[in-house]
Amino acid sequence: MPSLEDELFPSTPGKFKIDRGHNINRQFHRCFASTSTMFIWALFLIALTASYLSFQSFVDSGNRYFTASWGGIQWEKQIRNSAKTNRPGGMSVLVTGAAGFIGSHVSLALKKRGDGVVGLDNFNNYYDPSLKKARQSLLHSQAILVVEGDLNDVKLMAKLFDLVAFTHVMHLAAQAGVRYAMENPSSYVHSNIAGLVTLLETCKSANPQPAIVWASSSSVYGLNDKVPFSELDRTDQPASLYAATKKAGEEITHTYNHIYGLAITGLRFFTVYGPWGRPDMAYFSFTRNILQGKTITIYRGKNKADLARDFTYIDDIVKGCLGSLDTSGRSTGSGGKKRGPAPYRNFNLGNTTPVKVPTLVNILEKHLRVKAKRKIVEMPGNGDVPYTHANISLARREFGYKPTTDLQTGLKKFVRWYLSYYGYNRKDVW
Ligand SMILES: O=C(O)[C@H]1O[C@H](OP(=O)(O)OP(=O)(O)OC[C@H]2O[C@@H](n3ccc(=O)[nH]c3=O)[C@H](O)[C@@H]2O)[C@H](O)[C@@H](O)[C@@H]1O
Repeated sequence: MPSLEDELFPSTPGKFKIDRGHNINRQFHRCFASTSTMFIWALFLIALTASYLSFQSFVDSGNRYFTASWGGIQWEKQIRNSAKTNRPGGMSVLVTGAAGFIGSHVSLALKKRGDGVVGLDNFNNYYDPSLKKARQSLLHSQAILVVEGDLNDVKLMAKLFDLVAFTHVMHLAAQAGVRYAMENPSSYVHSNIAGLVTLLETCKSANPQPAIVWASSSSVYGLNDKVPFSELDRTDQPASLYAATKKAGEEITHTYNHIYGLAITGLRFFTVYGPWGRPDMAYFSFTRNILQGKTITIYRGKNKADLARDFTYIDDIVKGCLGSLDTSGRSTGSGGKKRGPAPYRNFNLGNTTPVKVPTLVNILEKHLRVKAKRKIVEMPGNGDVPYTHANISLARREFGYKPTTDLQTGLKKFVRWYLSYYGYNRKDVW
């Protein structure tokens, strides 16, 4: 059996190896034979140590520079200003994923009604970060600061809560996308599990504790085929790792509610679409490809059944988010200790009118006035579910949630935004 040394320094066995040892021994004796050589060696070692130490301090100052990108007196002042409320009884909300699709819309709506908002976003490159930067600029123009940082940065999270006594956290940062989970599973664990726990740890220790409203997903219903989906239906058969991390999030938040008295509301969003949307989603990528004359791939389910989604317009979702924040109730703990039971809720936020994917394409064709090149393929086994449909009676009862935008109207607004954002002249299209 080879020794550890052999494994670490594999070499031809036998003669050559022994020779190497002899040579080293001989050189060693020759080198240290005289005092003057020893003196030179000592000088050499001192020089080596000194250069190592200066290299270390260079690395350290590099690290300081990295973390300092979110620190400083000026930065702290900006955070406090951004969090200031502008109405009696206003909230101070930390919005995670604020440069994202739903996060940017919710941040603007909160600010508009006089709440204080501090955004957090890691600006990852899951999709074009320039779109996230453009949303950040939009928020900035409304005096909302979006801090560039990751949920998993414990020090940053603690610092934000040191600076501001947030009354609420609107947690929308996540690794989204159902099918991408097969390509990059660890990104889902990083954001949707580890990041969520870091956030909850920070919130549980905060004094006062904020109430938390966060983005779960309609995908938690997985293989459930009882429609419309009600919050009472089973959610223990996820069809994708994405769905599994969202379901895990519901269980994890429950434990923090139970142990630490955090008020928690989970929102099961149903395929949200609209202006400033996510380029990875079907309505967005279909629009891009149709305009570029490229073929779009439309998935089809078993027995050639069309897939359908309860597509929900962003403005309706924003109303649902604000309604949830307004009715969230209070966390009861402080400094990590629970003082009494706190609310724990989960709501469907859908549109209640499922639309088949080919119908979505028909509507886009009409608004874009361009015929799509369609390729119909069997739905690959990549985490998709055939059908979603929300029962929203719980959200209606709790905070009057009532979606008002149908897919025709919502896609018209999306297309108008898309054309202007990407600089299409209407004449180029029509
Ligand atoms: O409701 C939700 O909870 C989820 O909604 C969307 O997921 P999904 O419904 O799969 O949305 P899209 O990726 O836009 O797909 C919509 C439909 O188009 C289909 N599709 C997608 C892509 C494609 O190239 N072709 C195609 O036919 C999908 O199979 C699906 O039926 C979001 O991407 C998730 O982040 C979110 O959590």
